[in-house]
Amino acid sequence: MIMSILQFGCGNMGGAMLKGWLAGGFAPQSFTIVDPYLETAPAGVRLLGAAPEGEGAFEVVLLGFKPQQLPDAARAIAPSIGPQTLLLSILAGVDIATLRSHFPLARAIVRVMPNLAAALGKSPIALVGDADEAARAQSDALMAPLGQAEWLSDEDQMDLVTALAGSGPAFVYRFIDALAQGAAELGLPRDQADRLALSMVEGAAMLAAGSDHAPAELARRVASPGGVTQVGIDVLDADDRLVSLMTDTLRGARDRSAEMTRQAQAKT
Ligand SMILES: NC(=O)C1=CN([C@@H]2O[C@H](COP(=O)(O)OP(=O)(O)OC[C@H]3O[C@@H](n4cnc5c(N)ncnc54)[C@H](OP(=O)(O)O)[C@@H]3O)[C@@H](O)[C@H]2O)C=CC1
Ligand SMILES: O=C(O)[C@@H]1CCC=N1
Repeated sequence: MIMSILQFGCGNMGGAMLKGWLAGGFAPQSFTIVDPYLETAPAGVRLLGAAPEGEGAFEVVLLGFKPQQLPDAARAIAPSIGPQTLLLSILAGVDIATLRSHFPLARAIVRVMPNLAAALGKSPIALVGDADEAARAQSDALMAPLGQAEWLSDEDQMDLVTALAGSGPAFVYRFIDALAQGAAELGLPRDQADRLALSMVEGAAMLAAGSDHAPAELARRVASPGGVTQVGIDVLDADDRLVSLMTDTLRGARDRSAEMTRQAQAKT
């Protein structure tokens, strides 16, 4: 699949996607990266400090900078977007109507919500778009090397999905850190607690990903009746503590995404 892909912003998330695409066999020559911060790009990838001029529209344009940078960036990006362009946006809290108002010519606009595991081809990827069948198929093909793509039936779900799939790694990292902090509090050397907590989560996630059983059932299988694990699970379950904490965490992040959406709408 040879395409001209123009990517604006190659920081944490854009960089992870580029890594995933190159690892997945996409030709480096397909990519033009625009990023004022980046000093080098992977071999074969064209790197520009500002939007290309006089090159016309690209087949695929990816917006990968911070949502707040859109109003200033839009004018320079617009000439690269034409009636043949599939516009992909990973900007959290910027809806399709807002993107359409900045880029009215785009053939199709698809919001993409990945996470940093795209670099390993292990990201959940939520998609929602103003896109016909062909644009959806093209988006699916582009996402295939990055992880598991799922189309949302309603754009309103994007705020919650951003919290779950996009922000989610941060919550898991905090969980790992909290486990290690707890173990250190109870007497283990901190560096050893860090190593054990991380390798435990890595193995548990791999087992769950390869299992036919749901995570709740897998937890039941670890807990021997009258044994050690059940006492810990009872602490997590008391007053629905863990579920309440996760629900509040997602609610807060979801509501911030919705607030950012309103702020971006106000700046069109
Ligand atoms: N980080 C994550 O895990 C996830 C992030 N996202 C989304 O990804 C986007 C990027 O986030 P993240 O990678 O963390 O941010 P970063 O700040 O790491 O990367 C953004 C990059 O874009 C550059 N940039 C700024 N303005 C422009 C421009 N006009 N044209 C081209 N490049 C530009 C920035 O340069 P400079 O530093 O000079 O401004 C920076 O290098 C956000 O919209 C976020 O909502 C989505 C899912 C997960
Ligand atoms: O924190 C953020 O706004 C972005 C969206 C998901 C992950 N990072």
